[in-house]
Amino acid sequence: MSQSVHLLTPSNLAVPKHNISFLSTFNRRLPVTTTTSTTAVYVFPKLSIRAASSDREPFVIVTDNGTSSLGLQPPTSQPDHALSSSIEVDAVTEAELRENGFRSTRRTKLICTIGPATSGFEQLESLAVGGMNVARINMCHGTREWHREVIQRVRKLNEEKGYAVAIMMDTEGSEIHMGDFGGASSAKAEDDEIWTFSVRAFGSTLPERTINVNYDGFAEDVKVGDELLVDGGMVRFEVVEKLGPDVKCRCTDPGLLLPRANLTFWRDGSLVRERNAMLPTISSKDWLDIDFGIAEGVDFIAVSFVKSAEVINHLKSYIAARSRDSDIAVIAKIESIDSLKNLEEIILASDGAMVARGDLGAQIPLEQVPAAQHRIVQVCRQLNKPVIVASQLLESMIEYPTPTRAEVADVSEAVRQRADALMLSGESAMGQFPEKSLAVLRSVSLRIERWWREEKHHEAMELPGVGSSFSDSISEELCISAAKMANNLGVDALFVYTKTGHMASLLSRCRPDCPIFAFTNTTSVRRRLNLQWGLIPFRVSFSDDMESNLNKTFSLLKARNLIKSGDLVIAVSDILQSIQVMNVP
Ligand SMILES: Nc1ncnc2c1ncn2[C@@H]1O[C@H](COP(=O)(O)OP(=O)(O)OP(=O)(O)O)[C@@H](O)[C@H]1O
Ligand SMILES: CC(=O)C(=O)O
Ligand SMILES: [K+]
Ligand SMILES: [Mg+2]
Repeated sequence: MSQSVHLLTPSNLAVPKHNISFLSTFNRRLPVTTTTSTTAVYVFPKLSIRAASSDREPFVIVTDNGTSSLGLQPPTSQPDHALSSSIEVDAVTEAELRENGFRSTRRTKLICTIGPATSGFEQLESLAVGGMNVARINMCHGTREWHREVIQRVRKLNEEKGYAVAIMMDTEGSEIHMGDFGGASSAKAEDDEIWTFSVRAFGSTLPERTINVNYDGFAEDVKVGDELLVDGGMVRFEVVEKLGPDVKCRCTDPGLLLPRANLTFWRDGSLVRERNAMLPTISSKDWLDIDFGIAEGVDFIAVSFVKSAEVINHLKSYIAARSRDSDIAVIAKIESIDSLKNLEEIILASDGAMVARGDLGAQIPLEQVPAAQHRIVQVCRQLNKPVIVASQLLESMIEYPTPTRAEVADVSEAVRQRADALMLSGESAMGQFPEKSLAVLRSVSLRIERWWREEKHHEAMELPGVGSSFSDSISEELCISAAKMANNLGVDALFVYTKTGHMASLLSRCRPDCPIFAFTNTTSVRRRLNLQWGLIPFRVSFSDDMESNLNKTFSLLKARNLIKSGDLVIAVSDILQSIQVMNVP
């Protein structure tokens, strides 16, 4: 359906150069049908805007002072009285912007698992300064009290020092795993040693070379000759004898045993899933942890061993009913065969996904993990959900201060795939070089992102429509056009004004060359945007009047030396569905 659109040209049609490409983002210049002294009427062939919103006038305005906009005029424009005069941005990003300018800010987000090596206030601060966007607490380990203290320290850092570190709580799940070692932080299994895996309840002291298993059916389900894999094969055993609740195993691949490491058993080359396949994704202990997470106001809950979309939907409605403003995002951890089978429906139901390569590599052959990673990253991108690549990115840095070349190549590949975020596990939780590990992720990300831009590897990826309403589809088209324009015009930054964060995620999905300044009016949305590629989240209050929002933002950012006169900016918003191109006055 064609649509008449007014192109207002106050003096004449001498349109600045960037507006030509603005028009061509819709593949053609719009043909003039009639003109008056101040108004040209164009036929707009692609979007039937009027059909979407009968009470709003569609318009394209091109003025000769260098600004242009496309969109729907708001029914009424509201006065500016509600605006407060402050703007909040994470102190580390602010320093980075000032020092390096827009272009060289990091686009890939970084997550650190917090453990004994990093739970202190000063250690947490070092990670924040080093670029940690999200702190992850893993409910497999430690007590709720311990995790509460970590959360409180992070919140305190945010409040007192101006960081915006978000918190992700990762559930334990009810897969089979080993117990603790009664105080010891690890144990070494050597070749040919016989170890006992037992479902017996021991007191606080375990007999030598004995490991507790959390799953009661373990001793019944395994058979002599089965292969037992710790952490997906980091250490291997062969089952040699069953004695009631005790299973004797011979170590065939030596290595370090870590508390609560995951256990899988294999028979004739395939993973055995006996009754343990019926274990619930969210155990009763997990529900208590989730209540704790809701009470503590975590920003993300990552669900381990998701098998289907159902559990995600269930958790989301639970959160919606319990949490005050129900703004906890649910991340599906893809780490099982079932989660790969039901990948699309799981990701569609979730607010994001994690490629949890540790356990995934224990369930599918290792050589299949890279292809699975590639597919998960791609599906997330297509469905507009943030994706995290996790586990063993810099595993050797648990012990050594420099990564292997292979690890650097692995990190580079995840950045090149344009994943939203990279995650440290043991490297930051219990390793000897948490800050150095983070610094490696940071410098490799920056370098690969720059290489990508310099080589002009513009996106070839097809981005299918994800909107569920016509208005959503307009937002999507606007973001795709704005990102394309930003690349073609080489603008300094994209600005997006978004209440829910949705419009910012649509822009991030396009992976534009320039950074995206995302302005939102709530602190929790701002923290959540921390997980998404290329977004620099700001909290600022804004009104329905885009003109005044822009002026306000420009002056606040200029006052803090974050932008300067002449910078070229493209702004989009979900308040007034529009694209505006302008130089900072
Ligand atoms: N809160 C904690 N307290 C003690 N040790 C921890 C804690 N968090 C993590 N760790 C240590 O760091 C290691 C790596 O952490 P990570 O979060 O990857 O756990 P994981 O056991 O591999 O489980 P998952 O599959 O959930 O990631 C753990 O094996 C454990 O030794
Ligand atoms: C992160 C995680 O749970 C895994 O890799 O298994
Ligand atoms: K976990
Ligand atoms: Mg796991």
